[in-house]
Amino acid sequence: MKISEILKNKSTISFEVFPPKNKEGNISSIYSTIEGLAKLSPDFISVTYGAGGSTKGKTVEIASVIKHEYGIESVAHLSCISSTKEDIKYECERLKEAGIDNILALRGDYPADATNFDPENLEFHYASELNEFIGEHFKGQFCLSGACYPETHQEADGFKKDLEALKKKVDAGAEYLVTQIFFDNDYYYRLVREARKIGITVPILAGIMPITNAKSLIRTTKMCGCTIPYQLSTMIEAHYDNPEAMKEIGINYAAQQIIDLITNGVDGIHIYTMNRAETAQRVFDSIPAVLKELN
Ligand SMILES: NC(=O)C1=CN([C@@H]2O[C@H](COP(=O)(O)OP(=O)(O)OC[C@H]3O[C@@H](n4cnc5c(N)ncnc54)[C@H](O)[C@@H]3O)[C@@H](O)[C@H]2O)C=CC1
Ligand SMILES: Nc1nc(=O)c2c([nH]1)NC[C@@H]1CN(c3ccc(C(=O)N[C@@H](CCC(=O)O)C(=O)O)cc3)CN21
Repeated sequence: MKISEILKNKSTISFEVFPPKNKEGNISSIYSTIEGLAKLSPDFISVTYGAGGSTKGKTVEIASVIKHEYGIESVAHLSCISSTKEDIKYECERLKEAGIDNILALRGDYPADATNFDPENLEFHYASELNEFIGEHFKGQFCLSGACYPETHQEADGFKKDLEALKKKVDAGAEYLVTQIFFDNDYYYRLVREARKIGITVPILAGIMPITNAKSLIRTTKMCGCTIPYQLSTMIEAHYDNPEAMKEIGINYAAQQIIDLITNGVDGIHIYTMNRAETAQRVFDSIPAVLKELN
């Protein structure tokens, strides 16, 4: 089922997982993650794209397991920055064969290992081009979605330019959007407000990451280009050496963000789980009645 159909009737709760990273390309650890997440009855689970290395190709397999073995709708991420048009055609054919209806169409990060990467000769430059290409070659077969940036994408020339690029992405076929990680809900409200003003009408799901340790938080915020509010940073500094306290802070902070977002009529909550089902479970256990009000 297309996520756009689900979003016509309700606000969604969804999770994101990634293909487990190991040299053997063994995905068995994902089963316990999915089992834990399934208990929380999400509307869908998305699976990130392994552009290279041992996780390449695992996205389709995991999205297929989520859909066919667990009966939960799934979304496959697809990034295009290192791909040729033939690669994308092949990936889409595989997704179709596996019965996957939903694609999060991304440009993707520049590869860390640039050996086979020639920035002068790319077949895709932006996610909007990927949407156009899939729309042209697989017309109506997938529900496409895209990423958006409450704090502005790092490479963009300001918030306004980034928003104009977002409009292009939606006009090229993205039927809903998922935000980059943010820790200050005001950035999300600004994005929604300004997007609506320029005619972006599609649902905008809020991407929330419950932090679990300080070191990975710092790496992740660098990668994602999001800021850490003063109040959160003081809590992290004070409890840096206490892993259990860090987890409690992360879980409570995410729960507070979600309560505020639901209070203000959010279109959906998308949790970046980092494959930690227990963390998502703890967030949900702390606000069951509020979560029921999302609809
Ligand atoms: N859930 C996920 O996996 C998420 C991944 N990301 C990552 O964020 C990065 C960017 O990906 P996308 O958002 O898909 O890229 P994008 O192609 O939409 O945007 C990339 C940059 O190009 C600009 N831009 C976009 N379209 C343009 C156009 N038509 N003309 C001129 N400028 C344009 C944007 O302002 C932005 O600075 C990737 O690294 C992606 O993997 C971001 C959020 C969520
Ligand atoms: N630029 C960008 N690229 C992405 O791949 C991406 C985003 N942004 N934003 C949304 C999600 C979040 N993603 C992430 C976030 C963190 C890590 C990561 O590996 N972080 C830590 C460890 C996290 C942990 O296990 O707690 C690290 O060590 O860097 C990976 C993908 C993938 N997505």
